[in-house]
Amino acid sequence: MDASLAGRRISPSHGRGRASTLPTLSARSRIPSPFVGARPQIRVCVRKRPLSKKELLRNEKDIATVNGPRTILINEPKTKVDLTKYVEQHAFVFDDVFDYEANNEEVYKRTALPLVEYIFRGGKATCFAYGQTGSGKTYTMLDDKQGLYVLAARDIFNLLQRPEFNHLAAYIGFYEIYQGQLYDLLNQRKKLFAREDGKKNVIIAGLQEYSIDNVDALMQVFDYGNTVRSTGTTGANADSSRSHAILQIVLKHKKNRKKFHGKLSFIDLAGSERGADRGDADKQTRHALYYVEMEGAEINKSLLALKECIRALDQDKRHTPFRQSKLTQACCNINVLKDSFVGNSRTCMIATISPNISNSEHTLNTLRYADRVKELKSERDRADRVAAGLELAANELRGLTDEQRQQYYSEAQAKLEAEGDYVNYENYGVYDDVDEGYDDDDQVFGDEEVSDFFEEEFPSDEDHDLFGEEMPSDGIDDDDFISDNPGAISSSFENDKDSSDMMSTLTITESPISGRNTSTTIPSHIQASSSYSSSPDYSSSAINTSRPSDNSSHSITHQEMEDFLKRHRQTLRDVSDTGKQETKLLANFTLGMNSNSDMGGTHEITVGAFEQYLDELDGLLESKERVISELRRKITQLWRRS
Ligand SMILES: Nc1ncnc2c1ncn2[C@@H]1O[C@H](COP(=O)(O)OP(=O)(O)OP(=O)(O)O)[C@@H](O)[C@H]1O
Repeated sequence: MDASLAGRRISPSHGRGRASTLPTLSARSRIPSPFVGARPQIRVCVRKRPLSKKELLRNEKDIATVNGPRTILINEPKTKVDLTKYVEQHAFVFDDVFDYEANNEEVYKRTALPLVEYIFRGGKATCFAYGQTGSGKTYTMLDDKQGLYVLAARDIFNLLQRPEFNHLAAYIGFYEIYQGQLYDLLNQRKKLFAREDGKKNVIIAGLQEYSIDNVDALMQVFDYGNTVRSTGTTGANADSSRSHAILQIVLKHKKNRKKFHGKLSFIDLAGSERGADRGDADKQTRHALYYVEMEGAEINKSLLALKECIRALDQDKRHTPFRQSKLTQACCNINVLKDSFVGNSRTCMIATISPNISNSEHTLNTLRYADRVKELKSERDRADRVAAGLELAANELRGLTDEQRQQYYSEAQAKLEAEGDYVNYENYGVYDDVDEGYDDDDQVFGDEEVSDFFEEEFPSDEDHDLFGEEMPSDGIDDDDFISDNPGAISSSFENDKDSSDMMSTLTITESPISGRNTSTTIPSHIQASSSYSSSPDYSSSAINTSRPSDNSSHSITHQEMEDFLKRHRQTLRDVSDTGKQETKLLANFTLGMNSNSDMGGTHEITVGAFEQYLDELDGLLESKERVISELRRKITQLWRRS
């Protein structure tokens, strides 16, 4: 990108408003697959998060300006040798740039949605987030309410209900790569190994996969996995991911589970800067430092290898360097993600950035990394530069008089000519219209064979109803969860797998009213030992919840059951949130205590901190007790009603 184009007056950007610009899926010629054109295999997007409360309190400046749908400018504060301060502006162009106001739904439409379409056509796809700790990777990918995986799963489950996909089922696996080893997050962190099958598909041997057909069940499984994921506290993020987590949704034939149809993997990478800047919390003990250093080195190695893989993929190299690290070469020289990076696979990278001034260095590193991943052949590179020039110019030209425009145009041309990179803006019609970043020749899936279902059955995007009439208005609202239909919950037990871990499983059957069909099999160990159900024993509570001998529960209305289930879900969330805070509190105090003793601090300091810890813990336990008591009170009321 020609930085010279960037140093001009910049119009503020107010979100993207992309939803209404997406063409309808109903017409084959306009399906909005961004994975089109000359280089459809990989897309690199950037997402800027808002300033956090802490950053705002510190009066930190936002140094990242989104300038149009594809360009981001970073205003890096610098100091000259004579101590004068100045700002150096860096401009980057990507396939998509999302401003802080863009919500996950908008990001989803431009990143993961095309991948969902692609896997139903039999492809393999990967969506991953890369960025500094605290920049929003987990929020984007794996947030338990609106992460891209939830939005993708919502659409996948809806598509699976269509007659043309009735023969397929979705299987979920969730594992992490931690210090070079694979661990199954849905099976007590069992160590896993990767191998290749006869058809060169990568198999994660021993990975527990669960047949799931609705978002509620997926979130339950995911929450369980997340509780066992390796996280820690860094200076930048109190709930930082120490591992790369991979959630995969595999489409297989119902009648023959060995028959693979498509696969979508979501990767939440560990913070990209780990090893270089670990923040204060990590520095508190020598042990922790050593540990983090080792960990950081491993993470950086695997990120580097991942980048090389993507670049190789993008440059159509025959040989993709899969053998560099555990991320791309999990156990015994076989690549975990290989099948997402070869052949006709699709990959979308979302580089997440923090906009505050104190993170400018990390932000620039992330963007440079993303830029390198995106390194394209010269023609495309030039096209990007032209597009960037057009965007910047169009933004600048808005509101100018004709005379001022002409002046700007001449200056820009002179500058480009001087740099040997002449671009004739007039030929690109920059004055007429601002391109939203879509190629004119955006064709549905290029000239590939397209299944009929994508041709006509998708309603207009304006309705936010991409997948047809049965699509709930918001697939993750409480009201859409199947367990809101208590009349439909049965507790029949079945064996989904021959593993001993799966001896007892609970089947939740959908109510016909919900429009969802079939059944979902969630292993009982996940249900029983999830964070939700592992709350402390409150049996000493004054509330008596023992059930009266009378068993006339039929007098409880359907509405009451629904209300109770909603309340139960809310309680689970509250208890889970409190549990996370407890974990942080405990970790912080432990680290502080060790650090104090390492640094020769007095016992009084430790006691003071301990008292504060007790105080905070007491508050957390009290709030946990309160929400549980409320739920138990409700149970008692229901018993009395019956
Ligand atoms: N786009 C966004 N909008 C609002 N809040 C956000 C956004 N992105 C991130 N956040 C908030 O910023 C904080 C850090 O985000 P997150 O945990 O996703 O970072 P991360 O990149 O996954 O960090 P790590 O690598 O340490 O796990 C969280 O509190 C999250 O809710």
